[in-house]
Amino acid sequence: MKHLLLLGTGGTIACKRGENGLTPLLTGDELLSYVPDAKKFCEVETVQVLNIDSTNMHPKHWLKLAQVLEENYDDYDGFVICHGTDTMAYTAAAMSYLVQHSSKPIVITGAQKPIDLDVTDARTNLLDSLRFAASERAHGVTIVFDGKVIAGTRGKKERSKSYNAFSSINFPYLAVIQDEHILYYIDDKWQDRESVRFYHEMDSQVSLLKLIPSMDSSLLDYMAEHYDAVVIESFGVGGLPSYESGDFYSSIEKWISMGKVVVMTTQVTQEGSNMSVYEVGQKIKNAFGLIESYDMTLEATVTKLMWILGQTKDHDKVREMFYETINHDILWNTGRR
Ligand SMILES: NC(=O)C[C@H](N)C(=O)O
Repeated sequence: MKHLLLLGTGGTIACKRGENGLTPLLTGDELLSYVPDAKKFCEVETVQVLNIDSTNMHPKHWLKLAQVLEENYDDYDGFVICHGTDTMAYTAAAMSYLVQHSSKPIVITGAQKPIDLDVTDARTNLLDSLRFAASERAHGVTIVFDGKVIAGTRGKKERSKSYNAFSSINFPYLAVIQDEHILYYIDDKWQDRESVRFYHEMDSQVSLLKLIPSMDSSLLDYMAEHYDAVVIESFGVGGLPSYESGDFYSSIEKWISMGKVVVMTTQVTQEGSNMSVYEVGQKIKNAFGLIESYDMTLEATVTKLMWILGQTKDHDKVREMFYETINHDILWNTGRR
């Protein structure tokens, strides 16, 4: 029988209703008591790493989770992290970078409703996650939610209330779970022959600027004083305004001359960016050799930068690491550096 470790971090799945709304209070052991059927296929031990609403999730918590995984890695066959849904996609991406080449499954799950309600998605999600973590063909970091298995770098919370809250962006689901059956769409466990590797550094000085029409670049100048990297969420396939009041050209020049990192992405969720299409994108990208996210999610882009900048600040190395595919995070990178 598979031996699993459940890591409790809080989130709605572990919430109880109090005077000020839902608060995470249940422990991992209490969560397990709601899924007695799990005993049929796995033995589970628990560790309470945190008990927070995932709104409060921070890179220091990701490092802590990676540390707990590293300390326990040899003693278990798989891991299930119970987590709030709000920042789950960030945590799943962060864990994809902090724990690479894991032949053991590291499954992240949660729920839209607390596990102690009569009507809830929590019990199904937890049971599915344990089932997936106990399966022979599962590996690496994934999200299991509403019967879908999503690569850790491809998840996004697209619905704030419904049970089908998570989508896999620009990438197929890895598998679906229907009752006790797991149907694998991507079955690639045996392709990764490298040994598991844990990382211990992240740079949280990564910022995000979302463009709206009329915006000028003064915010970007301010951010340059305070951050090591900025992700700019532009429009469509990507570009930067060239109207007179918005001098993005000299703001980007400032970032680059300070040796800091600018990554271009798009605020359109599906299909990603391609800055070479329009003059508003191509000119500025070529002038400064800007890095571009292409088909990556914002969650993966942000956490990948935090992970890379924790290892190096060298611009060429940052670019090289950014375009390297990790846990299916980018497909558009070949020959486009
Ligand atoms: N459904 C949830 O888990 C939402 C909650 N606010 C959290 O992210 O912790």
